[in-house]
Amino acid sequence: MRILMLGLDAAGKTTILYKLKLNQSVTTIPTVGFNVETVTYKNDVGGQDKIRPLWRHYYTGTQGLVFVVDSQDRDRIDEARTELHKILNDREMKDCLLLVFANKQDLPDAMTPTEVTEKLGLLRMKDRSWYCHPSNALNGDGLFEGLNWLSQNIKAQK
Ligand SMILES: Nc1nc2c(ncn2[C@@H]2O[C@H](COP(=O)(O)OP(=O)(O)OP(=O)(O)O)[C@@H](O)[C@H]2O)c(=O)[nH]1
Ligand SMILES: [Mg+2]
Repeated sequence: MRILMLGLDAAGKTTILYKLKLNQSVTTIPTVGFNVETVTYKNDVGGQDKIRPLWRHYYTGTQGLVFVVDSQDRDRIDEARTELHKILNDREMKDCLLLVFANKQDLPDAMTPTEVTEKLGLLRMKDRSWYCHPSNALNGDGLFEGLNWLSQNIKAQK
């Protein structure tokens, strides 16, 4: 199964990847392009605006999109919504499932998954299976539950 993980810069993608792979917390630096060290089927793609045009090169064959949101970053949630919808509007992404991690739940005043769901416009997506799950990439809370939803539903689609 092919899963692609995207999200704005500093959302927590690299941290999630390391947590899943090594079960350890790491000090990350912004990912430029993508990390050489990839997990079997997950790519680590950077989220800075200069890199975002490269995202579409990874779309082909994607069955599940993991979109990571910094739940404390209220200033950029609109930007996150715009980028998310841009991705999903691509023809190659027509049938893929969407898992949103409302990440950084440990931070004070983080948006709840319900708030993230509303602000990303997920409720208006009628033709797509989506699921928004809270996460804390630093200690791993929520990561497996979210990915479990994804793998179960990808299997069910076949
Ligand atoms: N408090 C808190 N900090 C987090 C969490 N997840 C990631 N961070 C921190 O957020 C910062 C950015 O995380 P990265 O994993 O580098 O973000 P990224 O999405 O890979 O960013 P780019 O590579 O620039 O696209 C780092 O300082 C992480 O330690 C979380 O759940 N809680
Ligand atoms: Mg990164």
